[in-house]
Amino acid sequence: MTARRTRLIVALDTKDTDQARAWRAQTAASDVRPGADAVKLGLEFTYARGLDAVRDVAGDRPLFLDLKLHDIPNTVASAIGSLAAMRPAMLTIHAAGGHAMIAAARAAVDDAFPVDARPILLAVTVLTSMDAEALRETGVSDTPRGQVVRLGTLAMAAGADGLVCSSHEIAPLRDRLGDRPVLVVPGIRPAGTAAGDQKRIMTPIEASRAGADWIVVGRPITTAADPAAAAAAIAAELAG
Ligand SMILES: O=c1ccn([C@@H]2O[C@H](COP(=O)(O)O)[C@@H](O)[C@H]2O)c(=O)[nH]1
Repeated sequence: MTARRTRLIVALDTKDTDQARAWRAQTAASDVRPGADAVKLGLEFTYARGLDAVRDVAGDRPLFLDLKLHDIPNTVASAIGSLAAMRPAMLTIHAAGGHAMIAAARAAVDDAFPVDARPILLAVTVLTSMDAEALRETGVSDTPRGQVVRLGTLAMAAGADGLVCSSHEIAPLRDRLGDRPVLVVPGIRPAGTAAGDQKRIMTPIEASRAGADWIVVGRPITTAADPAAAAAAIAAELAG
């Protein structure tokens, strides 16, 4: 496997702008300690505070805009056009939207963003909160791993730049698709932290060793007694 540096995205999951700003500042790298490489803002903050606040909170940090678009191709393409002013570094759609939706998203990214400011278009495969039983409830009898590889292959063929998956699917995705997909991996739990609603989890170092390009960490940092120290510990672990 190609050696890669795994980078840290901190998920600023809150409705409160001041709280999001505080976490952003606390988790940034400084002269004295390492920190997060990017910030995630998603559905919770965006619905509560709007896109202007997202842009404001992200500031000069690379923005993982995790809105998980999933609609008919025309609507997804138009929505992506509306996001151009956000200057995201990464943007998410759901792979389950199918080939036509993903291809429309690809075309919209290429149309709406200048070449040197195009976000990485990521397709969410199977949410890390789902296990085999949850997948069965949706009518999918395959394992999460089988379904992730199926949707990941579809998404990359339709024009996605990368995939959101759990650490457990990194190896089979690399076997099938090689180094090309950017793999962004939530469901990260440092030893001793609560899984909560996440089902397919690994520690930061395990995810890094498995080949994640980025890991996404929310509550293990934001609910820690000292979020700055929690982010720094993960970043230091990733740096080896
Ligand atoms: O499959 C997915 C896709 C996205 N997420 C997002 O990642 C973070 C994880 O937060 P934790 O608090 O560390 O569980 C969160 O913002 C999710 O929306 C995901 O968990 N799984």
